[in-house]
Amino acid sequence: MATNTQDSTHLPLQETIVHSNKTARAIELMVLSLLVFILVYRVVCFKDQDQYLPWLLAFLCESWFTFIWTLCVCIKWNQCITKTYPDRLLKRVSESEFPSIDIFVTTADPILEPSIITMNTVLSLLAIECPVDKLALYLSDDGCSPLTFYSFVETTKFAKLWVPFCKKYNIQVRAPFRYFNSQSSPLESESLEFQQEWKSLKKEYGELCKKIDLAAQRPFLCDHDTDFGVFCGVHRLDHPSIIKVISENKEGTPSDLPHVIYISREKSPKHQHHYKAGAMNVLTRVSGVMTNAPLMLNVDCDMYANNPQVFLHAMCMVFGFKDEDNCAFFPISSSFL
Ligand SMILES: O=c1ccn([C@@H]2O[C@H](COP(=O)(O)OP(=O)(O)O[C@H]3O[C@H](CO)[C@@H](O)[C@H](O)[C@H]3O)[C@@H](O)[C@H]2O)c(=O)[nH]1
Ligand SMILES: [Mn+2]
Repeated sequence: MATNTQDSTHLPLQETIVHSNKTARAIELMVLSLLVFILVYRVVCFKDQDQYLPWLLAFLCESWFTFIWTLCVCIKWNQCITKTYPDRLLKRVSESEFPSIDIFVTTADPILEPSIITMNTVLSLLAIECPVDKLALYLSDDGCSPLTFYSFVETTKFAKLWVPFCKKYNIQVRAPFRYFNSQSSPLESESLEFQQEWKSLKKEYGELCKKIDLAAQRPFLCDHDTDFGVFCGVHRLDHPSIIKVISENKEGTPSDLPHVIYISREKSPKHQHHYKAGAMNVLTRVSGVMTNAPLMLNVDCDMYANNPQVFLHAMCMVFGFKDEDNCAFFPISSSFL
């Protein structure tokens, strides 16, 4: 990646901060020496016992406990966190030099993995802080479900309102179900314009939820003349591949959405489909032909982004260190609530 300013090149993009835990380590060493002392005592006094069996059992239990306890101490021994600096990254790299990113969201069943959850993941990723012309979002549907396709089309329409709103008011949580849950009404201190847009967006999101709910309750009519024609009579485990471009940003207009693409890979009972790994293989192949971005981000359908700068943070982990060319896979930390 090329650099713009001299000074900023010297500042690291990420820093490992080590926690000093000397007291905790001293206590743990003390406990360990006591445990070892008990084990030595059990061995030395073994011959003096009238009843060998209880002594032997106690020795085995205490040995096992010491082993597990030592493993736990090893895990906690070195404690550190990695701090990332997106602002330094933005100073180093201009928007036009940003690498493009293909985002992969996988879903397998619109009932077990409710569509609205998957759609919130999609919305949070479409609204991410990153040059729009560098992004493409692929949804892999292993359920080959017209409901998922319908929800995705409707969500893309809603995203055309939601994404500009998030960017205009710098909203932090960009998954609407979380955003509207945490705030039941717009803040009174905000401008009138914000309050009006907030209310209208909340109403639109409610409509989207209603449409998806209603669609889930009734069977899809088979109509070959519509976009849903390809789903007529297909079985989720036996069908040809379906690829549909739902929204394309040909001009790379910053106010538009990234490319949005639906994929349901070909399946046949004769071949193993290899679950998520199989879906990822197809996603890399299809995206290789369509957008071929050097960076790929994979999220499960229920992993919405809770920080609009998540890509910038991730890039700080990927770039800016000596060995960057030899690294290919980075797990980004998840929080489970
Ligand atoms: O045939 C399948 C089965 C699953 N999935 C998707 O794979 C993801 C993960 O599947 P899930 O059943 O939710 O697994 P979890 O145990 O919740 O997920 C953890 O474990 C998985 C298997 O190790 C990893 O792939 C995930 O990233 C990790 O979060 C979901 O988005 C699914 O929709 C498919 O695309 N096709
Ligand atoms: Mn899961």
